[in-house]
Amino acid sequence: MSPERERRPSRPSRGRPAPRKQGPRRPPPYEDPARRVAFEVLRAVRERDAYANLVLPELLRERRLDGRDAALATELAYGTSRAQGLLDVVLAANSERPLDKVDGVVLDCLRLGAYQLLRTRVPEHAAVDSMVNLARLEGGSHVAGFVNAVLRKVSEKDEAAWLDELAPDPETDSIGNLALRTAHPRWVARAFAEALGDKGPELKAALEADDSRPEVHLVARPGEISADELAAITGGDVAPYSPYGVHLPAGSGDPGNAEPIRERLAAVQDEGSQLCAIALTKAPLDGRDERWLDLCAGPGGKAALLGALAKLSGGTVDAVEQAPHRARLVEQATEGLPVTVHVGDGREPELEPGFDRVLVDAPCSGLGSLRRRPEARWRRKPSDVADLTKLQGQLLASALELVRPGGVVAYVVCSPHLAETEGVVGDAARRAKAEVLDAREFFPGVPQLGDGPYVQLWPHRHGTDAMFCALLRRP
Ligand SMILES: C[S@@+](CC[C@H](N)C(=O)[O-])C[C@H]1O[C@@H](n2cnc3c(N)ncnc32)[C@H](O)[C@@H]1O
Repeated sequence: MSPERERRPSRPSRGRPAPRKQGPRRPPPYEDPARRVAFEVLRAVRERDAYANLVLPELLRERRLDGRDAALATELAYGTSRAQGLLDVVLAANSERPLDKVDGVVLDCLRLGAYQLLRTRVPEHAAVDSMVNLARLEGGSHVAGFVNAVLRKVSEKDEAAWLDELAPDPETDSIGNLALRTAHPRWVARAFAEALGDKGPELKAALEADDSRPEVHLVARPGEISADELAAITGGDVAPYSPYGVHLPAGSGDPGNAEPIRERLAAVQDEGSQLCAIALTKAPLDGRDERWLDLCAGPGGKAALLGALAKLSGGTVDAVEQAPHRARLVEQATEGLPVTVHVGDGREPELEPGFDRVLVDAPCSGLGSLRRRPEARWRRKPSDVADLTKLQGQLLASALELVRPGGVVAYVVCSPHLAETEGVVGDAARRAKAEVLDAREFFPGVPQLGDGPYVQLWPHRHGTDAMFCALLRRP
């Protein structure tokens, strides 16, 4: 169990106000760099829609935090972002002011404090006092009193007791109950339930796995370094399914510092992503097999894996990416490989058709990688899915025109949402009269793949992101 998910034993209910110190007192200067960094991450996410996993490493570098301070800042920033909806329910039950009337900076302090109280072993006085001090510095003494009062009330019970009191009745609303207990929006929990066909134990397992800190996965670039060598150098374990994968334990620090990554012999890539790219290369083809296309390539993880495999077999990869800055990332990721990067729209990429294999790793809701993007679950909206499915369908239709007759298209999304997965593929396959292959055959050794023909990976079953992969052959 990661420290972040360790629960403290129940506190006895005290129901008394915070003890007041005697005499005049001046706020001490705020000398808590880890909490300061966590607070700034939350503020950047809230105020400018920043990504926690991009802001945090920058701040850690800038403030020169490492070791225990960096670990605490990471746990508080990511854990609080991930649990935001759950924390807000508990805070709302203990605040006389509705949360939407609370100033954003004060709300960040409340959330950080509630996270420490409910989901870490940070002692109560440290959790409350640190946030009261921070609130005083950021908002003045009147808000410090408010933060103190709310957090003292929150501290009267532990997470389990608050959930028993506040979560919907599991008998009448099992999805709502599980959603709150695992800090997921209800619509995301419902999407998982629909994809799993289960509202009970398996949904619970899926949501719990999605509410924990994931292991970092690395990919060993084929032809440059083996997974065994990479595991030995990084201290990780060879992955169970991908022949190129290595797993690092959760909290192993910044993998970017590992030498094989600095030397571009390896990269960070979820094992599920590796398996989907590999599956595209394994589906059998009659005739030529040397021109591959990645239609949505940025930032280049799968393009680099496909490029390394193409180099070994004497093929080439064209990689299309609409966003110029992401196309530059693809160029960097594929340097030295037989990959040509094009900035363009995958729906009309102006490339000579007739590719042997095409990957459509379509832009998606990302509901399958919520573990790795702490704030994403609270930012995404159900309406995003409708906009995305239209684009996904158009990109898949384009791929089916760009591939040669007999060639194979892999449609991949990092989401289990049925509209983005089976819905998009069913429609596109029907329109193009494409043959749907049984993708399970090309995920050898991977258990629990259901009835096919599609593959849906899951964190609780496979330890990967919830990647979806369909393989289609053009007639
Ligand atoms: C899921 S990501 C691809 C991840 C990538 N395959 C990897 O493994 O690193 C989807 C990408 O598609 C790009 N994109 C969005 N709309 C596009 C379009 N119409 N044509 C091409 N690329 C597009 C996005 O900018 C984003 O970089």
